Amino acid sequence: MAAKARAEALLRLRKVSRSYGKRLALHPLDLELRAGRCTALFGHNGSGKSTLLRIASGRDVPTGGQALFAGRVMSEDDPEVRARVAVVGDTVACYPDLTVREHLELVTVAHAVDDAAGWIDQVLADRRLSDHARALPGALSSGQLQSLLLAAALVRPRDLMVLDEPEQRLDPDARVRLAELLTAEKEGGVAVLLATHQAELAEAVADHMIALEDGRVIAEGTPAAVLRQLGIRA
Ligand SMILES: Nc1ncnc2c1ncn2[C@@H]1O[C@H](COP(=O)(O)OP(=O)(O)OP(=O)(O)O)[C@@H](O)[C@H]1O
Repeated sequence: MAAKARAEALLRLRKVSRSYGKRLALHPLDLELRAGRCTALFGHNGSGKSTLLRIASGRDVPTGGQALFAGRVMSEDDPEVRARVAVVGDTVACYPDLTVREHLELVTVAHAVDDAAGWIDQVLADRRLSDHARALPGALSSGQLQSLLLAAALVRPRDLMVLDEPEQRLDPDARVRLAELLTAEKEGGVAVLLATHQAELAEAVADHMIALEDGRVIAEGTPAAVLRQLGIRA
């Protein structure tokens, strides 16, 4: 990747805010995210993490400020946004009559991935899903479903990965592999934005951390500095 492309912010949120009716769920906030960098959002339930992630992935429009992706106003209607932004949501949405492998095939067809079969095999193996490739979603554990969500983001092209509490439902071993995966994504030049409740995950992968409370930024900086400020680390 050209040095210039790395230097420019892929995602730029300028004074972005979100109200629901009269209630301001997200106060004006600035955020820039570059290729190969990770920002982690941290905060209690209802602090505004998912609201911010929806805006940062183009799935919602801010009621104030502007969200730009590659210099353009972000919208999920923009084919470039859909082609370059992979989202791992916090709810599991599956087709009950498609197998694990068929879900991944569907994603690769939608994103016109060439020679997808080998790549799907690799992602299934990495996410410990090979033995469940022919299983229907109803036969998977909650952790395996979460792994399928991750796998669906990994079989498609992406420059920005947005993840909402991806550690949910994963066992400790899978959480370690999640941290390794996100580190590898960064090394591959992907910009990563994640909401997490797990301080260890943020420490392992994030370059920058934003702590939210009631929709406001209460701390921002390196994970070490933010976690110290929050009293979570000495
Ligand atoms: N569609 C909506 N309509 C009204 N209020 C909403 C809506 N979506 C979110 N909110 C409110 O916005 C605030 C922030 O919610 P958000 O889902 O962003 O929190 P969160 O930090 O992701 O929480 P969690 O850790 O529980 O996922 C909450 O008070 C929530 O009730």
